[in-house]
Amino acid sequence: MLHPIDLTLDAGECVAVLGHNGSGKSTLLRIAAGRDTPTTGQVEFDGAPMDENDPRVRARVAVVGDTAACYPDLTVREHLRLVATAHGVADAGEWIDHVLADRRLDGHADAVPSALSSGQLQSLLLACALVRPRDLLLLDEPEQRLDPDARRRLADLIAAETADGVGVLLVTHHAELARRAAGRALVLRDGQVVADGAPDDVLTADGPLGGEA
Ligand SMILES: Nc1ncnc2c1ncn2[C@@H]1O[C@H](COP(=O)(O)OP(=O)(O)OP(=O)(O)O)[C@@H](O)[C@H]1O
Repeated sequence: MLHPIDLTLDAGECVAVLGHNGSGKSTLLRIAAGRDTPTTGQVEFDGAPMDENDPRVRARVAVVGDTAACYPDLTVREHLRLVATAHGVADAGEWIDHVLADRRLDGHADAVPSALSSGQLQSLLLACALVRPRDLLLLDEPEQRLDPDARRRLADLIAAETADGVGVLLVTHHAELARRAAGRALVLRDGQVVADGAPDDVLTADGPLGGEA
């Protein structure tokens, strides 16, 4: 259960949400995405209620969830082409090449998901969000299964997103990623915000995450 949370995410801002297993991070992200309905209160996107089925929301909000959802018989490049085409991106070929290289997937462009490592699969999920237009990016533990280099590039990616004016809600277990990528960090415990502030102030050794921060 989540207690009431009042959170505004501005364009170009990254807010990180941290907390122990079961503290409510993914629940918050699903509610923010319009995927789950809160029992009280509401979520608005650009002044209107958030609804994941709303075409305006689908066109402008990219979600990278915590479960891999892929087509087993489509290659990496075909996934990206499919997403770009569905979102009306014309002549996406060069951009897809760029995203493939950026996520270190260029050597696996013709591989199907079952031939990827778990980290490469996670990179594919991220890549799918990058080949489509977006004003809001919702990330649920995007660092999962990524090696340290890929995690650093994830932080760079989020910085590039915010520099482009994209709002990013980042659910993460990785305090260093939050420090590098986010301007604000919330810590949840039992569905309640127990800390909220600049990552360097919140994610300290004597903060709510203790030695994990
Ligand atoms: N589909 C569901 N139905 C009922 N309860 C759920 C469901 N999903 C999560 N919960 C419960 O809601 C609480 C918050 O879960 P949530 O997945 O948001 O935590 P989390 O902070 O994202 O955890 P983790 O770090 O393990 O991913 C937990 O007590 C969990 O058992």
